Order: sequence, then C-alpha cells, then structure tokens
Amino acid sequence: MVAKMPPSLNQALATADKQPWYQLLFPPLLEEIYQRDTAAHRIRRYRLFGVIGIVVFMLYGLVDRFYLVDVYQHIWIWRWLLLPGFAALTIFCSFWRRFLPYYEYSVVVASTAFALGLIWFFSLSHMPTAQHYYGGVMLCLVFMMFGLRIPFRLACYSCAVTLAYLGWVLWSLHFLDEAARSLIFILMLSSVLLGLLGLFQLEKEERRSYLLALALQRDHRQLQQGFKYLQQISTVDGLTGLFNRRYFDQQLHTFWERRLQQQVDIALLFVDVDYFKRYNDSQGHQMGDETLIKVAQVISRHAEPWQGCAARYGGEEFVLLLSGCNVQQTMALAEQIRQQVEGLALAHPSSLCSQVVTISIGIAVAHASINQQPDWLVNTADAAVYQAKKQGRNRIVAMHSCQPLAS
Ligand SMILES: Nc1nc2c(ncn2[C@@H]2O[C@H](COP(=O)(O)OP(=O)(O)OP(=O)(O)O)[C@@H](O)[C@H]2O)c(=O)[nH]1
Repeated sequence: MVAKMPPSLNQALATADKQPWYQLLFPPLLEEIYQRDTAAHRIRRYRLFGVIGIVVFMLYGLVDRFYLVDVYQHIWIWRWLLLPGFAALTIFCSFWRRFLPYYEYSVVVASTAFALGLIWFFSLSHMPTAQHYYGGVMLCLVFMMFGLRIPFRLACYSCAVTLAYLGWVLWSLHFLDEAARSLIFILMLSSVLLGLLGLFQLEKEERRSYLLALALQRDHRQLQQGFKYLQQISTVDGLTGLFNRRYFDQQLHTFWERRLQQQVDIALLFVDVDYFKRYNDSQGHQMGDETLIKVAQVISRHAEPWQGCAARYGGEEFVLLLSGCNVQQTMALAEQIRQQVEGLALAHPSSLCSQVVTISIGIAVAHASINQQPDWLVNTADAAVYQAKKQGRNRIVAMHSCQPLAS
C-alpha cells in the first residue's frame, strides 16, 4: 500500500520519471519511501518462499545417496541440518525488528550458501554422476531470482560468486573432460545471464508501477482538493463567508420538504441593511465591505443553535432560514439580531433613521399545516421587509399565513 505522500515527493517523482532506463534506484527520498512501503510485502515473500526453498533443498537429499554415492554420508549433516538451519534462522530473525535492515542481505547470503553448498557437494565426489548437480545449482539461482525475488544488484553479486566458485571447482575435477566442463559452465552462465535480464525487467516494471501508483495518488489528491475548492466557491459567498444565494435556494427546498415530513414550522428572516448606499457613499466601499462582514457574523451566530441556513441573498440583503422555530421564537431571535447589529455601533452619519448602522428585518413563518409553496416564504419575507422599510426602518415586521403579525 502506498503511504501518505510528503510534499517534496512531487519533485522526486518528476526526477524519477527522467531517470535513464538502466537505473534501478530512485532519488534518495523516493527510494527511502519505496523501500519502506514495499518492505512488509517483500518480507512476507521471503518467509513463505524461504520455507518452500528449505523443504525442496532437503527433499533433494533423498537422491544424494544415488548420485554422490562416495560422499553422501559426509554431507548429510550439511544437507539436512546446517544449511537448512542457517536459512531457518534467517527466517526466524525476520520477526526481530532490529534485524530487519540487514534482512535482505541475510536472505541473499543464505540462498547463495545453498548454491555454493551444492557445488561443494559434487566437488567432494569422485563419481561422474555428480556432474548432474549443476542442475541443482541452476535451480537455486533461478529460485533466488524469481521465487525470493531478491534485488537485482544483490543477485548480480550472488551469481558472480557462484559462477566463480563453479568455474574453479569444474576445472579442478579430474573426472570431467573439457567438453563436459565447458558445457556445464556455458549452461550455467547463460541461465544466469538470462535470469538476471528477467530479474532486471521485473524490478524495473515493479518500480514503474510504484511510480505510477504514487502519481495517481497525487493526481487524485489534487482532484479532490480542486473539487472541494469548486464546491466551496459554488456555495459560499466570497466576501462574508455565508452561504450564497444558489445554496440558499437548494436549502429552501430541503427545509421545505423537512417541514412537510416532520410537520414543523419554518421561518425565513429577510435582513436588509438600512441606507447602505448612503453608507457606501459616505464611508467608502471598503468600510461598506467590512460592515457587511460584521452584520453577516451576527446573523450566522444565530443560525448555528437552530441548525439554520444563513446566506447572503445579494448586495446588502441577507436571509436566515430556520426550521422548527415558531413565530414568537423567530421574532425574539430577530430582535436579538437587530439589537446586536445596532450594538456594533458602526457610525452611519448619513443614515436618516439612526446614528449607527441598523437593519430592517422581514419575517415569514410557514406553519406546518398550511399548504404553500417555498416561493411563498421568500415573497412574504420580502414583502415584510418592505413594510419594515416603509414604517421607518430599524425594525421587524413578521407575517404568517399571508397576514401581518406585528410591526
Ligand atoms: N460595499 C459594498 N456595497 C455593496 C455590495 N453589494 C451591494 N452594495 C451596495 O449596496 C447598496 C444597496 O443600495 P440600495 O439597494 O439602494 O439600498 P439602501 O441604500 O440600503 O436603501 P434601503 O435598503 O432602502 O435602506 C448599493 O449602493 C450597492 O452598491 C458589496 O459587496 N459591498
């Protein structure tokens, strides 16, 4: 599994992409992450294939007494005990955390020891049948490369050591003629070269897939961030941080459906800042923006306890949608908002109704039992705020069931 990506990895990814084809190493940071991410998987493979390898190696001990007639009594301890014991110890050590950094090396040493052991077995024998053991050596190396899948670099060292020892043993065996020696060595050399080539390809592909997974993960994260950002700008008003009108329209329908399902009243407060054009003209547009933000903050504070939806309807108009709030509660809440905005004491010298910034609020409450459309709520609250303006501003007018309640 690919781990969480640090930011500097982007650069490492770009560098890794441009690496020459023969390079089997990522830039340092990426290499460290790659090794860490794949360690658990590799260790599991070493354990499983290690056990299989030990069993197979011991199984071949059954044929030693036919092929190595003269020495099998001397080598059984290596075949059945010492070499398998060493390999088993390596597997056992993989459960020891402190040993893990060296684990890969120990796997290579153990599997090379199996190949060298086989060569040593037939070097001890004077029987012509011993020459067949080169097949076992080949099997050991192929198993190390494609079963255990040790890193290519370590496989090169292991194969070089094995070939060197095999060459030395072959040319010191008196019962083999030149033709047999050359054939065995060429066969071993060609299998080693082909094996290494395959291992190189495998490791290259594995690393490429890992890079691809990382790049996909990065792109996925960027897409998610982009999606979140788009979602935010399509629902939130950039100036005040309240929801925008589009989101409010969606919520109005959601609240409306909930009203019908749960049989609760829903209320809409239409808030309009008084003489805001004059405020802008006298205090400047910048101050106007700051005032809108402050008014929005007051409104949104009152939305939270009711899980309501506070939105900027447009310009200096705000709406607050509440569910389960009756007429009295809505009026009390509207009065608190009105007083708190007045209490901000934002000087408004050009206002014709106060010395400070004030708001007019129109309220519409739709009773659970009345069968209106959502538009009714908006139109009624709008009409109520118009009434509040007409009656002198800095006040609240509430309507429900199309009847004015109070002013
Ligand atoms: N600073 C600022 N002003 C805005 C913004 N949006 C709209 N306005 C201004 O708000 C003012 C609204 O003016 P009107 O619709 O005439 O309302 P009003 O002056 O408040 O008059 P009444 O509502 O009748 O009290 C206009 O001058 C707009 O330019 C904004 O984002 N920032």
